[in-house]
Amino acid sequence: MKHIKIAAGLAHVNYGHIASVVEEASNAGIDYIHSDAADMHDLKNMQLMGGHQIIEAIRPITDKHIECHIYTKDMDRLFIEKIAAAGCNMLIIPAENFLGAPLAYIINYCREFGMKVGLTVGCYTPLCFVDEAIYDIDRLQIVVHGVDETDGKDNWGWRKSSLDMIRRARKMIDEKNPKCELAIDGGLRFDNMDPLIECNPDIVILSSAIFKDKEGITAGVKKCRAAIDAASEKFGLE
Ligand SMILES: O=C(CO)[C@H](O)[C@H](O)COP(=O)(O)O
Repeated sequence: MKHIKIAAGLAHVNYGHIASVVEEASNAGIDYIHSDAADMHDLKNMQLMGGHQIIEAIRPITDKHIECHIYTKDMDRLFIEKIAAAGCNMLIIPAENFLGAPLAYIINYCREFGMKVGLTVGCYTPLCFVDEAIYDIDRLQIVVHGVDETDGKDNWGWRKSSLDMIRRARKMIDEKNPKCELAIDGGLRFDNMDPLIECNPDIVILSSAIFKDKEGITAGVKKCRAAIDAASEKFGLE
C-alpha cells in the first residue's frame, strides 16, 4: 500500500499556541508541517500568516520537513534567504503569479539556499501554467478548493472539476519529472477525500481536519491517517 503523506497545514491553527499544536501534530503521525502565508492580495480572508518568524519559532519543536506555502504577488532573494535561514525545507509559490525569468531566479535562489521549491496551481488556475516549469520543481500542489457547492458562508469544499486536473497532473509528473511530489490542498476531511485519493496524490494537505477536530489534534490526525490508508488500499495504490 502506498503511504500518502500528510502535511499539517497551519492556516487554521491558534497562533497563540503554535509551539504546542505543532508538537502535538508532529507526535500524532503527520509527515510534514505546512506553514501557510499570504500578502494582502490573493487570500482576502487569511492574510499575513506564517512566514519566517513562525518557521523560526517552530523549527526547534519538530524534526519534520517544514514547508512554507506562500500566496504572494512578489518574492525577492532576501525573503528566500531569510526563510531558508529560519529552517524552511521547501518554498511553495503560486504558479499564476510567478512565470518566466522571475520564476527561474526564484528556483535558482532556492537551490542556492538549500531549499526545495514547489508551485501551486490555485483555485481555477489552469494546469498549463506549469507545463514548462514541471521539469525543475520538487512539488506540484493542486489547490482543490472551489465554490461549486458553496453555501455562501465561507465553508469551502473541494471542487469536483479538480478530479480531472489531478489525474492530468499525475500523468504530467509521471511522464516529465517523476521525482516531483503531487499534493492536494483545500477542503479535505477524513470523510470526503476518497475520490481524490483515487487519483493517486503523494501528499494530502489538511488544516481544519486536523486543527479543528472536535476531539483534538491527535484524534484529527489519526482519523485522517486511517481514512487515507484505507482509500490507498481500496484503490490499490502502490
Ligand atoms: O492554502 C490553503 C488552501 O488554499 C490552505 O492549505 C487551506 O486553507 C487548507 O485548509 P483546510 O484544510 O482547512 O481546507
